[in-house]
Amino acid sequence: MSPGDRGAPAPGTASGAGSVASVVVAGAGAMGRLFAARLTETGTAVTLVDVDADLLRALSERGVRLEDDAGVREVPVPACRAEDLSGAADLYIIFTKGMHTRPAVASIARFAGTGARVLTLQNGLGNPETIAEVFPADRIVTGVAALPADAEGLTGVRSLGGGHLELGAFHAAGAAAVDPVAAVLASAGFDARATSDIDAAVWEKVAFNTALNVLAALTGAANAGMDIPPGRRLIARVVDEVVAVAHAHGVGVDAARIHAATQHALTVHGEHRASMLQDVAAGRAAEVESIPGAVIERARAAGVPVPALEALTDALRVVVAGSR
Ligand SMILES: NC(=O)C1=CN([C@@H]2O[C@H](COP(=O)(O)OP(=O)(O)OC[C@H]3O[C@@H](n4cnc5c(N)ncnc54)[C@H](OP(=O)(O)O)[C@@H]3O)[C@@H](O)[C@H]2O)C=CC1
Ligand SMILES: CC(C)(CO)C(=O)C(=O)O
Repeated sequence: MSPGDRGAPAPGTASGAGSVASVVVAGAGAMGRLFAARLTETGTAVTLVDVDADLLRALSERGVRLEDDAGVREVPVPACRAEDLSGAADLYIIFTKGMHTRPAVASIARFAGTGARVLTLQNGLGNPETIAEVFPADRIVTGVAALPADAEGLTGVRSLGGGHLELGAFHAAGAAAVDPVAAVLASAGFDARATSDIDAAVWEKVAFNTALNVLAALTGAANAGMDIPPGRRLIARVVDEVVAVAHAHGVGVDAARIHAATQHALTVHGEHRASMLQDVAAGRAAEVESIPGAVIERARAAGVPVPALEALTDALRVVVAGSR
């Protein structure tokens, strides 16, 4: 599907341009806390939304405890349930896990007609399509976050080692929505870049996550623990399989760049535990079907064999079924 063919743009409303002064972040986990705290620190009006009453109470009392390369601080951020939001924001950022995208978007559906933009930097495939079931396609900005965030206790997040964000329009008519979103993220200290080939960026990240997160979740290893010959062999094999699937779907991913990114994560983000590992270890639902499962589905549709990925994903499904 080409970007010109993705759902309906908003009929006769403004272009989506215009600066971003207010943000709602849906999903107050590791990434939601990081983005909400950084945006708040630099003067954007942010509200965190979640479904967990204890978490919302703790965030309202203590704010977010942010640890990044600049140090540790407490950042006060208003937090509430979606039904208690009053007034529309300029931007909604969806930072739930992929299996919670649909209910999270449904909970803010009453803002779909306000001209607000929606950003997803979630891992996996299918999140912008789910958002487009509710919000106009030309208001959706999609992309990837190549940086680590680990939840610490109830209100904390640790993100060390930096990284970058790549953003692009989900719909060809939505290009004007991208720059204001990139600008507000850049003002909060994120290395946010707009890219013209967002499909390649998303698939490169999916290849990266499929290879790293599945092995991490299966083995319990932090990134550095996988940096041994059998770990590197399995990761490289899965990356090559996902690259073949992307190419079969006409997406021009760069295999060498993905191999370099996985090796960079194993070394520079060595102490990070992939988000899928954090979920499986805590007995929470993991993004099995929206990351490796989604790639397998597209591999089958294109007739591309992905034997290593299928075997690892089935092993992971067994682990997940046993841990819940
Ligand atoms: N952590 C990382 O390093 C990175 C993560 N990502 C991606 O970013 C996304 C978010 O990841 P992460 O922050 O780690 O996830 P977390 O699980 O830490 O946070 C997600 C939060 O969303 C909450 N939630 C669930 N359903 C809803 C809902 N309907 N409305 C509002 N909130 C809801 C969850 O509550 P509950 O726990 O009760 O379900 C949880 O508090 C994922 O797609 C992930 O793959 C991308 C790059 C790096
Ligand atoms: C942090 C990163 C980039 C993997 O190292 C990630 O995407 C994840 O943990 O899900």
